Amino acid sequence: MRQINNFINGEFVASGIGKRFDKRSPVDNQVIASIAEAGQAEVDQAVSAAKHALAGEWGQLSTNDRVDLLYGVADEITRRFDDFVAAEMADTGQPHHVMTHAFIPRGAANFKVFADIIKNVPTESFHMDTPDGRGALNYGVRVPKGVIGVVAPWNAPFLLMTWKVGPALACGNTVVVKPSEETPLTATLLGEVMNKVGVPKGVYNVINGFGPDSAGEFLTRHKDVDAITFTGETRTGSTIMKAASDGIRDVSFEMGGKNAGIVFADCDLDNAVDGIFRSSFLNTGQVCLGTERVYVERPIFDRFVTALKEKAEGVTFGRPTDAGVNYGPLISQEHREKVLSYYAKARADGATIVTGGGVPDMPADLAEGSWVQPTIWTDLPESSAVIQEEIFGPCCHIRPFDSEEEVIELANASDYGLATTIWTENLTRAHRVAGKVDVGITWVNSWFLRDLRTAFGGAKQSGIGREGGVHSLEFYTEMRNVCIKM
Ligand SMILES: NC(=O)c1ccc[n+]([C@@H]2O[C@H](COP(=O)([O-])OP(=O)(O)OC[C@H]3O[C@@H](n4cnc5c(N)ncnc54)[C@H](O)[C@@H]3O)[C@@H](O)[C@H]2O)c1
Ligand SMILES: O=C/C=C/C=C(\O)C(=O)O
Repeated sequence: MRQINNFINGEFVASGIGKRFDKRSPVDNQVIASIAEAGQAEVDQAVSAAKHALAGEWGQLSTNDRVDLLYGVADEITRRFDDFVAAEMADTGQPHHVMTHAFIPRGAANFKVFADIIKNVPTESFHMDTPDGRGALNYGVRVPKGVIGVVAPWNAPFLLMTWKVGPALACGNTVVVKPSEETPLTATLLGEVMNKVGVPKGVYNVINGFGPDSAGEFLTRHKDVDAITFTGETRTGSTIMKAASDGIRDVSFEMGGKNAGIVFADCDLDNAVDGIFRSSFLNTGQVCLGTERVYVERPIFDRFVTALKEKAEGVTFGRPTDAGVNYGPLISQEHREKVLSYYAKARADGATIVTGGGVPDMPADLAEGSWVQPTIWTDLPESSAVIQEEIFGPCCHIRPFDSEEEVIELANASDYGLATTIWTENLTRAHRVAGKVDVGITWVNSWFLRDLRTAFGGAKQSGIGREGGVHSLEFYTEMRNVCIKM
């Protein structure tokens, strides 16, 4: 049984409150690790270590030396690639291919891309005229914000945690990371990497535990945390925002979505079906950018539904490393109950169940896992909770539409505004529609194609702020101005 401890000031630390919690495999619900729960004392120690590191060696490093260390972290992650793949498969139960091709490679990338940006990004300078004719020079200086609280989710734990830690460290901050209680393993492994590479103690810290009245809340309420970056459910973001306001801390929130896929009749149908299949069922539908609402132009509606049904029914369930497995379980029994409750709501609201809607028959050794069938519905009213609320599972509803104006209205009728995909061979129309959908990210004839230099974040209830490229610097640094009279 793996014993997972907190990582504070370069040391693995047990729970000061003597509490540990079990990590269960999503595949068969067996306990695979025992996790030390950080109490207030451990959170205080972690924040204090992060604060002292700022004043110590880390804070004195030149940008180039800091960047060299981050490149070292990326290289060590790559060297231990298989360890990170194994840890994340144990945590999430997701297939090997999903780890090796979608999620784990982003760990090293999230450090490299921001190491490169911080080395090359300009600041600003202005010359101003003055009445005496001698003028003045203004110049901007970026400085680290300080101790960053990182609160991460369970659906792509390593990708999403390093998506925050990479830029935070590149900008000279220190971090205290609170991974999800569901997926603690890769954040702990990264602690080993930090020590191996020689990142000064206290720069990277990990506290394990839960949200309310546990490590998450202790971190987001801590007076010495200078900013909070959070990825998770919208309602959790609302709670954290209240905590952050006690002490006035900046926040960056990447939250829920109820993303629309818009499929026009002139699309490349095979590409559109493949793209919607991936965006609805990758990671068992547990991707914030995924598609749970599909709108298909009427002339191809029946063909599209038939083709997506065939792909959904062709998945192979099983353990992450079993040959041919391309479909895993949900993260936990609790989340499975949530997803199944929406499967029941769909039936109650009169959905036509095109495929799925229940629990697959699994072999005895997997029967206790958090498995659900990939599911497709049609014929629901837009007012159904299935259409309005984030399910975060392997399911989507498909509805026909007859005009561009109609589908834009349908797509925008959501409290969320994270992502949209548009499938059409008419790029003039793609540009036009992309300009009218109220989301942070729109993909055309593609999905989850990520250039890490671009602005990433959600509108409406899907987020606050943008990260990615220089946008991350706006959150992870303070820009100061110096004015020199000539
Ligand atoms: N927009 C994005 O980029 C993005 C990316 C991934 C996931 N998500 C969203 O995340 C959600 C799934 O992740 P989840 O179930 O882990 O989300 P969650 O909100 O339940 O938990 C996220 C993290 O917040 C912590 N937390 C919970 N309550 C807290 C509190 N009161 N104070 C401090 N910390 C607290 C949890 O322990 C966990 O570490 C989905 O809604 C998904 O859409 C969004
Ligand atoms: O589940 C949501 C995945 C979000 C992905 C990113 O934040 C990213 O690609 O940077």
